[in-house]
Amino acid sequence: MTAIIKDREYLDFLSWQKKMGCPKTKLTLAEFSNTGRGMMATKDIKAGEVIVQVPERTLVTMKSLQSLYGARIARFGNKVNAHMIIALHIALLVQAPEESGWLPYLRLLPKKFDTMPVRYPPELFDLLPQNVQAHVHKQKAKIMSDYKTTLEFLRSNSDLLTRPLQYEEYEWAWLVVNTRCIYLDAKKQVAADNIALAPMLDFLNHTPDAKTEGFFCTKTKSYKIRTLLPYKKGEQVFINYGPHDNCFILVEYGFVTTSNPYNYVTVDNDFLELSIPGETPTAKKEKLDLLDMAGYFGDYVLHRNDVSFRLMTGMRLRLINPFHKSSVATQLAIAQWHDVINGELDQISSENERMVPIYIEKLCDEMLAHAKTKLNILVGTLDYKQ
Ligand SMILES: C[S@@+](CC[C@H](N)C(=O)[O-])C[C@H]1O[C@@H](n2cnc3c(N)ncnc32)[C@H](O)[C@@H]1O
Repeated sequence: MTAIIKDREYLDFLSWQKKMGCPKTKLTLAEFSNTGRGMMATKDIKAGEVIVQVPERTLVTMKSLQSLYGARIARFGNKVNAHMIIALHIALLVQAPEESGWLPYLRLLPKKFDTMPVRYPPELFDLLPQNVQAHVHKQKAKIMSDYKTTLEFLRSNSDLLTRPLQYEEYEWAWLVVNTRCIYLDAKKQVAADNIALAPMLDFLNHTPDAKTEGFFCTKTKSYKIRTLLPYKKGEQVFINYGPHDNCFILVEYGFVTTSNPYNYVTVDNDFLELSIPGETPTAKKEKLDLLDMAGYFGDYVLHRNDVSFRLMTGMRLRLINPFHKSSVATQLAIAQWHDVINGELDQISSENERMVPIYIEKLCDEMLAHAKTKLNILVGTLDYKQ
């Protein structure tokens, strides 16, 4: 079920947009059962049509904020980047929204970011895969470090503040930028001066299937998005945030998509914990050292239809059993393992090659069992909370 959103706040936003020179679109805000709030086509849209046009004056970029902060940033020694300045700007607008001139837009921003793992309570965070936890730790450290630099910036610019800037306020604004900014030049996926908050465009949700083109039109002085796919009236219109796997999308945007061709699963910990009959702890350690020395330790992934060469390489070595480094048979097998890596041999032995998919399947079974246990804990926690 899709529910069109036509409340006072959205109507005010549309009037604000009209005043700012945004042309009418074939899109309207709606609540979708599968993705939450997004944009719905109000009429059929043809492939090649421009779906959104955001005038330069409503783009929030380093350039648009230059007159407000440029001299202050230079005095501060250019230690702040575009993400930090746009986040600070949004946080400052929210401190005095009535006077900001941006109230209709600010009122439509998410009130909270509970689906972002950085905001998860510990019991939920603990259930995330380890590589995701590591990514979240990095993000948390980045927000904290940006907050500290911003406070330092504000110490010599306290006239900007209505009241002291709390961490929670800054984190919210930082996440607004992280989840809603676009790259003006999609080929240059680095923040620098390239990121922008683009009201209206930022109501579009992501699907990996969407095909769009974004470009700045010098004639109309606006940023435009053209769809290369057609949409029928009533359908949700999407853009594509980039070729990201689900772990990345979860940490950076707070959701996952079920059919994501870019998805892959990192199995490093499961590979390390995999028990192989007959493999002694010493043999295992020597194999891991060998993998490290050959540059093949970690970063083992499973793609939808493919096992990474690194994982195959790790598994081939783990499956050399028995493994006594001083024995001639083991030394020969290690030499053959190197030859397989270099492409000089197809396999160490037919038996070793036969066992590789069997143990990869075992690894998958163990991961699945592990995931089911975590899911049961999660369901149990939810039942307990209800
Ligand atoms: C640029 S905003 C898109 C508009 C947003 N849904 C809103 O209501 O303002 C990006 C955020 O939308 C949500 N989102 C985007 N694509 C999604 C999808 N396919 N499924 C679920 N949520 C999605 C995520 O919360 C993400 O952080």
